[in-house]
Amino acid sequence: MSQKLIVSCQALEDEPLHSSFIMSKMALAAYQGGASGIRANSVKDIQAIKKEVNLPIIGIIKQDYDDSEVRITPTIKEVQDLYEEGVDVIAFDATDRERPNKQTFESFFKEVKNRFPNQKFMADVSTVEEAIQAEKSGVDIVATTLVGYTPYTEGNVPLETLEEVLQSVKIPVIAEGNIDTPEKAKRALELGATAVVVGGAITRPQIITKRFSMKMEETITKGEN
Ligand SMILES: CC(=O)N[C@H](C=O)[C@@H](O)[C@H](O)[C@H](O)COP(=O)(O)O
Repeated sequence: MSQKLIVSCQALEDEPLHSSFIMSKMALAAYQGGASGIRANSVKDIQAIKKEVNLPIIGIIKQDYDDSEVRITPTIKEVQDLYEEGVDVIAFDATDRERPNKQTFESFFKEVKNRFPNQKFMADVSTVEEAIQAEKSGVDIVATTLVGYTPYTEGNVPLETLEEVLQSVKIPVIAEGNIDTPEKAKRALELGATAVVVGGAITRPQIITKRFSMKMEETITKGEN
């Protein structure tokens, strides 16, 4: 079993596997394959997963607000819901973007830390600067989850940002986001990541299927079939 592999079991409403039951079975499959932690979205999914496996959980709540692009645990309300459910780590977007109600990350996290002083928190960032800011604010873990997902990091390579983050902060760093092969996961550990979160490459069959079909399409269009 890998002490360092965390599997993200998530399927949003518009995805074929959207179901807390299916996510709980994904978590069981991840456990059987050697995962040592689960990342999950929503209280319902977390409750179902807890019934199926006894692994540490990183919890998030994805919630859309009209006035912000931030959607991973954007406000204190989602933090409160996760806290009441009980998870080992609560993760949230810690990018430099404005949160709902025009809140900055700094003021959000100050409020969160005051309200839940004993909870562990993980900051999902997209740049080195955001990682440094998150560490200064007092988060416990930083993760490269949002590299490439903010307008100012489009096209950036997650493992490159990971390397820079590792050189810039002292708190544990988790590699997350587009780690889609075992080789990349291994590389992240070699660079010094504390753990690796893998999502789509394990738990989103529509993405796995697409990778096969696109690769095969290359041959077909070249007329090599
Ligand atoms: C950007 C965003 O919303 N990321 C989400 C964060 O929880 C999930 O949809 C990802 O699946 C997760 O981060 C793991 O990444 P990947 O699926 O690439 O291995």
